[in-house]
Amino acid sequence: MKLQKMLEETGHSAFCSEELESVDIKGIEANSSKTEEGYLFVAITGYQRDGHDYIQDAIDRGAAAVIGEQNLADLTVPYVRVENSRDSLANLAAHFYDFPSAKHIMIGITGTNGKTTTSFMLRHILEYAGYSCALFGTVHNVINGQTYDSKNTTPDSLELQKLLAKSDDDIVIMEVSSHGLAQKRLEGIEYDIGLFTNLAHEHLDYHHTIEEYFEVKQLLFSKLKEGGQAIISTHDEWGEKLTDLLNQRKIKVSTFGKTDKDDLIFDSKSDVHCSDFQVTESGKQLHFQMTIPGLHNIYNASMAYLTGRKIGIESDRLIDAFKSFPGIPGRFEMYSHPNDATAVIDYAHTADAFSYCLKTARDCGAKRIVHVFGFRGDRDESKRDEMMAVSSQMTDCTILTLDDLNGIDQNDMIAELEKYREASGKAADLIIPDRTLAIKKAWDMAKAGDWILVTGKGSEVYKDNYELPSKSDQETFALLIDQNTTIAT
Ligand SMILES: CC(=O)N[C@H]1[C@@H](OP(=O)(O)OP(=O)(O)OC[C@H]2O[C@@H](n3ccc(=O)[nH]c3=O)[C@H](O)[C@@H]2O)O[C@H](CO)[C@@H](O)[C@@H]1O[C@H](C)C(=O)N[C@@H](C)C(=O)N[C@H](CCC(=O)O)C(=O)O
Ligand SMILES: Nc1ncnc2c1ncn2[C@@H]1O[C@H](COP(=O)(O)OP(=O)(O)OP(=O)(O)O)[C@@H](O)[C@H]1O
Repeated sequence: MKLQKMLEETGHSAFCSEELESVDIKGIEANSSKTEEGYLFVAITGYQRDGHDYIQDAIDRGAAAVIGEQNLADLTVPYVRVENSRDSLANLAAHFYDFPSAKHIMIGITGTNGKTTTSFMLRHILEYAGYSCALFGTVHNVINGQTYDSKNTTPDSLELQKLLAKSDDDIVIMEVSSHGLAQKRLEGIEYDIGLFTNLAHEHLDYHHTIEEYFEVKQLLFSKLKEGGQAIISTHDEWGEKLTDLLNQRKIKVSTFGKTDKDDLIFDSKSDVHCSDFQVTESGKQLHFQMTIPGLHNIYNASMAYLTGRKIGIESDRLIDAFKSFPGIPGRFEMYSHPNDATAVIDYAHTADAFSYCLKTARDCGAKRIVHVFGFRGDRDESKRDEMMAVSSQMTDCTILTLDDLNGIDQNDMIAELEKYREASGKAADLIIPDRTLAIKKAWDMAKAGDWILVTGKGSEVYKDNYELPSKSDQETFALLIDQNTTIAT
């Protein structure tokens, strides 16, 4: 593909020059080590490394031209200097792969919590109604029914466009992270429907203030197609604020909330502790039977339902679909404990998510709650006070343990855990640094009616090694269940 034409058609006309006229591009890369003969190499100024330092490597591997942000001369191949390499990369990739997002119904889901859950629910109910769906998110990506590992919640623009080009699916459901929006991974994509679940304290190491975080999240809605629609949960002030903003911009908004102004109204009196709930749509009461518990999952299901309705699926069919929802890996994943206790693995890693999960356990009848969690290294430290406060208030015993260290010294993290245990002042609280032993302790303590909640990792594999031969919280539970079975037989 002619580089000159690609530049002209992606708003880069100002950068065209005679020397580019003959350049034919066979592929695009932002990683020098993957660059092949005839490729365009785009140098990204990263957080760890600077792609400009790898330009010579890319040329040595056959790059036919280079794009970057620095003022560089004397390269042996044509060089185009742009304002923002990530932005240019995304737009050029969309062009190179022939704007694949335009060939699907595109649904983007943003918000602090509930993106993965809502996307899994949505995929299930849409497939039940006969649509094929691609899925992009934290757990994995699914294209044409085939599952691919996911490195980021929102893949980088190049991978995203490549995968979109592969997809023959009718609908693409995509989790849209604030990092993805801030890093321009989604440029060149337009959405038919955008969802906003909620906003809570998270990622303030990256976005600095909650207001800045909100500003980035709402960028999804500037990517709606002409006539595109927004679906917003107004259960928090940020959902209300976003609704006002989009109304001012004359974007069509449907809301899920608690008041008569909302399109789907949640009847908060309905029985939320197990899995049945009621909502009202256009004056009609609808009764849902869910397969997973929790008020947060009622919110997620309602958002997925509203989306299904916007696509034009009958209400009864959608409600029916929820009855066979198989759940989500690592999200309120429940296990039976041999002592008639219940054990749960959940991905909660914000104070807000803690409170929803712990309340669900209490509402489901937990006599005693033992909560095992840690703080992730090299991630927002400012949320730790609130996480500890919620755990202390809502549980009978908190066992502080390690989560991924991400390069942080283990002893420093243990000292941090000590600080939080002292501040909580609860005699029952413990620190057991080895995550597998912490889970085992909770397991061994459990009596009839108790609930053990292990949060933070969900279905992710451990990045560090622990005492028990296990690679994830799921495997640790499997080992403990196995150990009980072996002792019993
Ligand atoms: C902090 C952050 O967001 N980093 C993201 C960023 O990487 P980076 O800019 O740090 O990359 P870098 O390592 O400095 O490299 C810079 C450039 O040099 C190039 N390079 C490097 C080495 C070499 O030999 N040759 C070469 O060309 C690299 O290919 C790259 O283009 O751009 C990459 C490509 O898009 C992302 O994969 C990467 O996500 C990292 C892995 C990450 O962990 N990000 C997290 C914080 C994140 O994005 N999370 C959100 C979800 C958050 C949530 O809601 O929970 C997500 O969407 O996943
Ligand atoms: N609607 C919700 N409101 C508040 N908390 C929720 C909601 N849905 C899920 N949670 C909690 O947040 C955790 C993460 O949920 P989920 O994976 O669906 O969200 P996410 O937005 O994809 O998260 P991440 O961006 O961290 O991958 C769940 O395990 C649960 O504890």
